[in-house]
Amino acid sequence: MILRINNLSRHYGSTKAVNGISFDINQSDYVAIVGPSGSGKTTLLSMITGMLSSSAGEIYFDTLKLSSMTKGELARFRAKNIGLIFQFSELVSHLTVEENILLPALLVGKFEEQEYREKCEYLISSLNLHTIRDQLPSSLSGGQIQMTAIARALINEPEMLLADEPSGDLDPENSELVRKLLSDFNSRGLTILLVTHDMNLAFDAKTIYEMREGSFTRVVK
Ligand SMILES: Nc1ncnc2c1ncn2[C@@H]1O[C@H](COP(=O)(O)OP(=O)(O)OP(=O)(O)O)[C@@H](O)[C@H]1O
Repeated sequence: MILRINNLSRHYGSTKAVNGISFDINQSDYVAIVGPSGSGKTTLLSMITGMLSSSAGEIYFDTLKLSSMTKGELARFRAKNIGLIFQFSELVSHLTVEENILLPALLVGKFEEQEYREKCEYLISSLNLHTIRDQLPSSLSGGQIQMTAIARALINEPEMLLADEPSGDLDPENSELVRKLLSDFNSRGLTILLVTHDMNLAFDAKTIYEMREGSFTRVVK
C-alpha cells in the first residue's frame, strides 16, 4: 500500500499547525518524523489516521482518497489495513491484557483462531508481557498499558502502522523491546510511519523528516 500526502494543511485560527506538507510512503518503508513540541507532528498523524479533518490537501491510500470515505468505510478500512498506536493509549477496562491484544481479531477475523493464538504468544513474548497477561488495565502502569496497545496494534498484521510516540511512556529496556519488534515487523514488510522524540527509535527508520512550525524542514536521514 502506498500512502500519498498532497499539500496537507491544518490551521487553528492563525496557527498553521500543519502547513502544506507533501510526501509519499511506499510499501515496506520505515519513516520517522521528529521535531520539537508544537511543531505539528501529532496534528499531521491525526489527519493521516482520519481522526482529524484537514483544512486543505489530500491523503490517498493507494487510489483511495481518505476524505471521500464515509465514517463506516474508514473504520472498516482502518481495522483491516492499519495499526494505530496513540500517545495515550486506552485499553478496554473489563478485558485482560491478553484479551485486549486479541480484541482486533474479533473485529476483523483475518486469521484462524490458532494463528491468532500463535501471533499473540509471539507478541507477548517479544514485549515481555507474560507476567501481566491475565491482569486488568486498572492494575497496570502507563508503560504496561502502552506495551499492550502496541501488541494490539500488530495482532492483525496490518499493512501499515501509524504510531504517535510509541515509546513515549516506556523505560529504556521496554523502548528497546519495542524498537526491535517494529524493526522485525518492518523487515517482514510492515510499512511504518511514526512520530517520536526517541532518537534511538527514529534512527531505525530508513527516512527521518524533521518538522518545525508545520513544515518539513530537513531530511535528517
Ligand atoms: N485542538 C487544537 N486547537 C488549537 N490549537 C491546536 C490544537 N491542536 C494542536 N494545536 C496547535 O497546533 C500546533 C501543533 O501541535 P501538535 O500537537 O501537532 O504538535 P506536536 O509536534 O505533536 O507536539 P508534541 O511533540 O508536544 O506532541 C501547536 O501550536 C498546538 O498548540
